[in-house]
Amino acid sequence: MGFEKITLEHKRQVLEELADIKALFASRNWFPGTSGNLSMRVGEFDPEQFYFAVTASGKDKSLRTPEDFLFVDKHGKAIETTTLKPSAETLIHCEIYRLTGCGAVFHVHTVFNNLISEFFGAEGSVPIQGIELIKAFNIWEENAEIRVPVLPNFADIPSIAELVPGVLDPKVPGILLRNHGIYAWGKDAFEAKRHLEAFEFLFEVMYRQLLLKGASK
Ligand SMILES: CSCCC(=O)C(=O)COP(=O)(O)O
Ligand SMILES: [Zn+2]
Repeated sequence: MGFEKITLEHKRQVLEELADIKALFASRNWFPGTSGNLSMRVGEFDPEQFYFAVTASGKDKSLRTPEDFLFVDKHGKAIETTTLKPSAETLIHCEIYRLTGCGAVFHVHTVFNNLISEFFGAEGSVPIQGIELIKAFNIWEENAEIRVPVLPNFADIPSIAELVPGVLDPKVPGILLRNHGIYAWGKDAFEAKRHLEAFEFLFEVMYRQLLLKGASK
């Protein structure tokens, strides 16, 4: 479906939902120093042609303004005339939509995702096992283990984006960038938020477990 066929009402709903999520995450200090970016697909997913709303680059994400988002195509190019620049990391969003057909992608920088990504960075993934909140990823088996991929934090975003297909695990809706932050996604904004919250909880548990294990009894 072409972008012009998508109803204005649907586009407005998407922008409103994104703005609400942005405000909520900002209240949790998940966008320090203008970091982070959010996106949500508009219209149906078609690998040949899809569109999404994405945060404009470099904005203070704790503010709500008429210039917070723009619509882009599957290449991350603005689909309407605008002075706004899409997030510098839009290509990573494009790649996640292309590979998963998901409905929303959220990227945040937090202390816990930075610490854990560095601690396990050389291994290339973060092993997480036996913690109840793994069920937030719809993984219900007992003592389940997941591995959250960690990619190098190249300054060149296309070089990061081209590594995404090689590490994306369909069971694990997230990828860490080392010493940078996490991308989490879901079939819609509700699911992407649940996944992101679960990742952040799991990283905090892991961080505290590592400290406890290092402590003497
Ligand atoms: C000051 S944060 C550095 C860039 C970054 O990692 C980020 O998430 C924000 O970039 P954007 O272009 O989306 O504002
Ligand atoms: Zn970032």
